[in-house]
Amino acid sequence: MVTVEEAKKRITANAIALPTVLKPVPEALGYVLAKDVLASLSLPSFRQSSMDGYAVLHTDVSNENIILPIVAESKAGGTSKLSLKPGTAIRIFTGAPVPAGATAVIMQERTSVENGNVIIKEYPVAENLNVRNIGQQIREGDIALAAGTYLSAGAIGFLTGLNVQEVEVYRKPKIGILVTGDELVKTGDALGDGQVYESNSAMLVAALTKEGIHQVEIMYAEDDLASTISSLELMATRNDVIMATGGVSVGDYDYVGKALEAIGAETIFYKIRQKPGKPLLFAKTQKNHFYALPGNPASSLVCFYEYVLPALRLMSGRKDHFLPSFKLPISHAYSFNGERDEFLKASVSNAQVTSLEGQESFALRSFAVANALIYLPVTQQNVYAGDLVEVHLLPL
Ligand SMILES: Nc1nc2c(c(=O)[nH]1)N[C@H]1C(S)=C(S)[C@@H](COP(=O)(O)OP(=O)(O)OC[C@H]3O[C@@H](n4cnc5c(N)ncnc54)[C@H](O)[C@@H]3O)O[C@H]1N2
Ligand code: MOO
Repeated sequence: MVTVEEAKKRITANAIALPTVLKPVPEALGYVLAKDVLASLSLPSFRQSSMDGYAVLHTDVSNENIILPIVAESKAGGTSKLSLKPGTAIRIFTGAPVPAGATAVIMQERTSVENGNVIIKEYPVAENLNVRNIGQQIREGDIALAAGTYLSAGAIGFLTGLNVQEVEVYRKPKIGILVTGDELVKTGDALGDGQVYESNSAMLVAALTKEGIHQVEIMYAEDDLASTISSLELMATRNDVIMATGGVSVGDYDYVGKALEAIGAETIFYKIRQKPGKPLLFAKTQKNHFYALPGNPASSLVCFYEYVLPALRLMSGRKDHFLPSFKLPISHAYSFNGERDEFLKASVSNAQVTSLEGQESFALRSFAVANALIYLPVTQQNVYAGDLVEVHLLPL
């Protein structure tokens, strides 16, 4: 049995980034850059107006209510060849090229127009007012995004604006899910005596989908050693990571640990001093990582979020691999006994956190509406309303 801290250390030490692949930028959301991307152009690439208004020479506005004749127009997509003569104004729109010779744009609301002249109500006018300069955002040749950057929607937009069409990113892991448990029935089938609907695979696939991991294979093993071994072996040939659910405890029909031993996997840890999710087993061979998740659905999902997801993120090149964590005041008193740290399904709102009804490891009802986990180490077994507790935000 290891501590939560030790288990996390061993996860971090063992998960390394997978090889890289090339991805078209529109498909690269959620991937991590494996190489710096350099800007092949400056942004903006020409001087742009940031307002609808009038381009002027700022020194022409030497007083309140200066009047200038409007001599031309510059619109977005129009030519950048216009030039402004001192003592005149050019009508201009947001995103349009600022004519050569113009040093400021006066926003329309600070002007009025009479007989083809603009009356400027802004004074004084600073040089470059409402002008976006060439390279103000990024200059040609600079690093646009550094290796290690997680590609968010903002990053996809930024790269596309720089005409980057393909990026080198870390590949995401291929996952096999091995479902064990002879009591399990597929949804839609009738429930027999002592049977339950199999829900862990759907839950784990959903959590993987949320992470942008789509190469997932599901297999079902009977509760016997031979079937568990052959399923694990087969899945290991086609996947990077195998998650088993169920059969990891000490019961007579719990074969996952024995099967992993039989295929020669090295155990990195078995059992964590925590509730729920104590019997998590992490093992590896040269090619594969194996996570034997406890069958209890809430235990399985806590282990996924706290240990497996961070490992998958590290394999995908992410550095911010653990769930975002911060301290918040708890809205109520809570206490527990025993020697295991606790993870509580919880709800964060209005800058405080509340643990939800139904914390048992078989119960997903609380998880279904949780947006966070509270982590209470055994050193914090009695908390009172207002005490700060560690909160891990779930990816929703
Ligand atoms: N003598 C002991 N018994 C148990 C211990 C222990 O230390 N000593 N640990 C308990 C803890 S803690 C947990 S957690 C569970 C883990 O058990 P297993 O991983 O072997 O899981 P199963 O026994 O196969 O199943 C547990 C429970 O979850 C249901 N289940 C399993 N798979 C699914 C699925 N895919 N979809 C929905 N529900 C599933 C299963 O029917 C059981 O009710 O062991 C304790 N026992
Ligand atoms: O770890 Mo078990 O999940 O405590 O029920």
